[in-house]
Amino acid sequence: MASANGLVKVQQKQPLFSFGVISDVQYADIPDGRSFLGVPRYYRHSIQVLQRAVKKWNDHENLKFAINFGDIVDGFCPKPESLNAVQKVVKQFETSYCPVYHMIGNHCLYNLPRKDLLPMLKMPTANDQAYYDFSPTPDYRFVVLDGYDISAIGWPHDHPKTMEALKILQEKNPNSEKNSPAGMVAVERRFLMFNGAVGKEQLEWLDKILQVSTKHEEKVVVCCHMALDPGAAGYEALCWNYGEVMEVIHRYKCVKACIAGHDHKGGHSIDSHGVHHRVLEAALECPPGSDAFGYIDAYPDRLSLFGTDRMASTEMVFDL
Ligand SMILES: Nc1ccn([C@@H]2O[C@H](COP(=O)(O)O)[C@@H](O)[C@H]2O)c(=O)n1
Ligand SMILES: O=P(O)(O)OC[C@H](O)CO
Repeated sequence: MASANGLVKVQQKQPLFSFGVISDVQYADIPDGRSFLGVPRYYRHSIQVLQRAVKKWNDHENLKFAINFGDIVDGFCPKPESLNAVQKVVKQFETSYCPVYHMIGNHCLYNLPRKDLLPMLKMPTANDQAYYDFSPTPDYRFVVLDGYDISAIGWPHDHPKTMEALKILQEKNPNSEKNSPAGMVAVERRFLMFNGAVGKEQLEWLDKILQVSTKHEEKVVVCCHMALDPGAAGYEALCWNYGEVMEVIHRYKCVKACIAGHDHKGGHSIDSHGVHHRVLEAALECPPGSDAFGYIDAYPDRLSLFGTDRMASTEMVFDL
């Protein structure tokens, strides 16, 4: 590649590290079905997609870790089978040679309460929290957000966070069925029961992480089950307080990409501050024999996603 001064700029060929990605496996031992909007869902096949993902990651031989973007078991899984189903999917993830980092999705919480789910997902958290960060190399940091911190699902019914979430839904969603966005306009359509928000404490924690990352000149990738930019996903798949989260992120220049799941068709946008938003295509919606997973090569100036089949490949180049 030629540069303005006539010198040839050699693009770094070897990534700093690589990591696997998959989202919305939503496994259940039930017949194929459809989403509320009629999109086919292959509940039994999705664990085969995961199986092939792990094989591909293992064959790669050089992945430092993998990230699962949430929703490992579908809400239609019969409740007496939830524990077994979650264990079965976790066990499949555990066939990966590299460590796998998980995050919470709404479907995970339809199946198991947080107190049962978190230990099974072995999140590297100090307490009951489901948000954490890790740094695979001195150049990069990953922040995993808990978008269901304030949520009407997953907490005990009388928990203050359940109350706070129900209050938000009551104020923002006029429908008696709180999963319905009927009559709601544009980004207001995100105020649905299957979404949630990042709480105040978590926002303060995020701010501190980004402060330190800036000081250490780390590039940060933010991971969340729900999308954080309306350009990358349907309005219904946005985190309730995506604006507050992005306000914190935009205070700093270290966040280069936000990666999410939840909106099964996938998407990509670059926001007004140059942050990439990549929503990953769902494993659940792969017709038998097809796949949706990938791996990302991380470079000093870009993230290159290599998707398989229904997961699109994306080059995410950023300013330093
Ligand atoms: N009562 C409802 C429930 C859902 N929707 C819309 O369907 C989509 C999500 O449903 P899934 O089957 O994919 O979980 C989403 O677009 C909702 O807004 C609805 O309109 N009414
Ligand atoms: O995976 P679900 O069933 O929570 O669906 C999420 C919606 O598609 C978001 O718009």
